[in-house]
Amino acid sequence: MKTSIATVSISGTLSEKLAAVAASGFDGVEIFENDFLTFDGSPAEVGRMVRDHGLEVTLFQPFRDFEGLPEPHRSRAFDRAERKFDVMQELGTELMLVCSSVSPLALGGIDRAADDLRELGERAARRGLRVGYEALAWGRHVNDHRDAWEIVRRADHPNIGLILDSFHTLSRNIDLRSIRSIPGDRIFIVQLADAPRIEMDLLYLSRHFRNMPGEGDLPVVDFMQAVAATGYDGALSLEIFNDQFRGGSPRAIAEDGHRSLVYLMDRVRRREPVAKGALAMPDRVEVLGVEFVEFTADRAEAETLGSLLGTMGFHAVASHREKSVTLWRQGRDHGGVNIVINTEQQGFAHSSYLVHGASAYAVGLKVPDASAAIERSRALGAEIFLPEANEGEGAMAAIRGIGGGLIYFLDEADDVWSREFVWSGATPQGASPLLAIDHVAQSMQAEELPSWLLFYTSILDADKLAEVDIVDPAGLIRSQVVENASGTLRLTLNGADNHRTLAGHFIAESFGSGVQHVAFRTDDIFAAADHMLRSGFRPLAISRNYYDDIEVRFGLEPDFVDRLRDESILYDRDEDGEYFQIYGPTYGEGFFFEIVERRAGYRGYGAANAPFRIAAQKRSLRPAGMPAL
Ligand SMILES: O=C(O)c1ccc(O)c(O)c1
Ligand SMILES: [Mg+2]
Repeated sequence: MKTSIATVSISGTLSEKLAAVAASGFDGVEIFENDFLTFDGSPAEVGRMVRDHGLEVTLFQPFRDFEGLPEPHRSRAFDRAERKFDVMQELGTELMLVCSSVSPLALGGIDRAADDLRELGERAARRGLRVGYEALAWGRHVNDHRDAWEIVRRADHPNIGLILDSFHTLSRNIDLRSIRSIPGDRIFIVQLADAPRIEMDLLYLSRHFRNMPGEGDLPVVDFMQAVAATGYDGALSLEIFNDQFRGGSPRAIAEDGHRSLVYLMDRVRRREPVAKGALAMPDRVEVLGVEFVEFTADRAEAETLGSLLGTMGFHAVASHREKSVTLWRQGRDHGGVNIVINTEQQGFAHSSYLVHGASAYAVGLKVPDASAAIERSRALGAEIFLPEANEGEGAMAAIRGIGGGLIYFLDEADDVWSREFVWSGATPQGASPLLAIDHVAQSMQAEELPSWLLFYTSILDADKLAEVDIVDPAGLIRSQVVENASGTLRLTLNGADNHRTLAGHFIAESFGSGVQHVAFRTDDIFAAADHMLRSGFRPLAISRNYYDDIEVRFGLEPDFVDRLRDESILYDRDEDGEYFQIYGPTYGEGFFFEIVERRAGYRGYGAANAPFRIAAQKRSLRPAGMPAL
């Protein structure tokens, strides 16, 4: 599989773009004409720059408003084409994209367009060049790849072929079976892009909101499966017009792009055996559970955190054999709830502390095969974090995740707690209110959201749900869930638009994205609340107005609502069941714990309650007399 990306997809100067594209593992670039026109150097210099980066020019594009013109416009269009052929020869590329005309002067007719392309093919052939024809979804006469293919077929010239672009085909819901019958060698290049499913003018959607395959809602895998069935084995080229990407980091966007192509072909390969050149890699990683969340803290903060954990039924049960690391646990010996506090003065945890302050910098996922998990992560371009040499046999490997934090993979069969920890001996007595880690919530800048969604869903066997907008008094939070079918992995990703929201404040004050809350699951919220209250837990106080509202909204019994109010429990319901939530006090710059109960298959996360809990948290974060965040 040859990978390519259009220069229009990323930000920066041409040389910054090329450096980012090359460093991210692409084989080639489409030179988008504007990137060349704005560059202060000759086409030959651009060609040399591309090749110096170890890349090839896969396509020169776009050439617009060519076909179907009456004279004298027709002759002028051919003159224009000849000038661009000069540029291409100097640049060192042999393929040009002609997109279907949007000109009001253009006349319709398949044969007229075919005749024009045949003549263009003749002229291209004289110079050893080729031309691909692409139907824009908003083309004046041609806006469907089936018509574009019919034109190419009738042009009947070896130097004229078809260009397919997933956006144009999928945004118009064109039947993908029509691709399977096209001979693969008549497709000159395939452009790939995804997009969100939003009702919008297609030109506007295409020019501003395209995103990487897997980041949007279009069935790009189905599209690519149909392409693979034709035997096509040319370049797969990303062409992503996206305002946020244009303002983003060239390297980060290019890396996401490369990951999206590798993952796309991994999915296609599993469905369509003829798919050529896809990288073989282990299956998406099945997550059996969140085995632990690890905090980094200094001694004093570790004490505060420990007391908070104590009020929720945790006990310090073990210490690491060599490091200043404590395991806090409740529940069964194997499969209880584990929180680790790391107060090492050196190593990664400490560096993380120096950057972010006290924070949940690592999450441990239990998986059937940790080395397969690392292998898949590596194939998808994740940064691998290998244990230091002195950590010995069996030390866990991790990958770098959001905000530079770690995601450890733990073999199902491995008991890290016996192997690496010294147990205090005294098994805590009494009931433990919490059963498991229900979900882990990570906050980030809104523009990072698509990138991390792709990261998680490509590596882990989990899928994203639809985006939910959560109203914070200071702005919008874009919230999106990544979860697996069995519910053993639930992540909520919250993208903040500005730093005055609770999530935005957290990111700004802790110098980067990270885990902002951890939710524990109980099977009896009222018993858990009583237990915790007796241990000194101080739940987040929720406004009385909220309880008046849910009483009528859900038709709840007044006695039941009184009980919820007395214990500061939030309530939600969906078609399946009920949900109960208690929030703890905020810690540090807005980190918090949550306790939830899911009754009868409730699958959500209480999004309807988020504005009330955010308002309450902001009240509690704000010292008396201080202005609102
Ligand atoms: O938006 C456009 O004009 C445009 C140009 C070239 C393409 O390949 C394309 O898909 C869109
Ligand atoms: Mg295109």
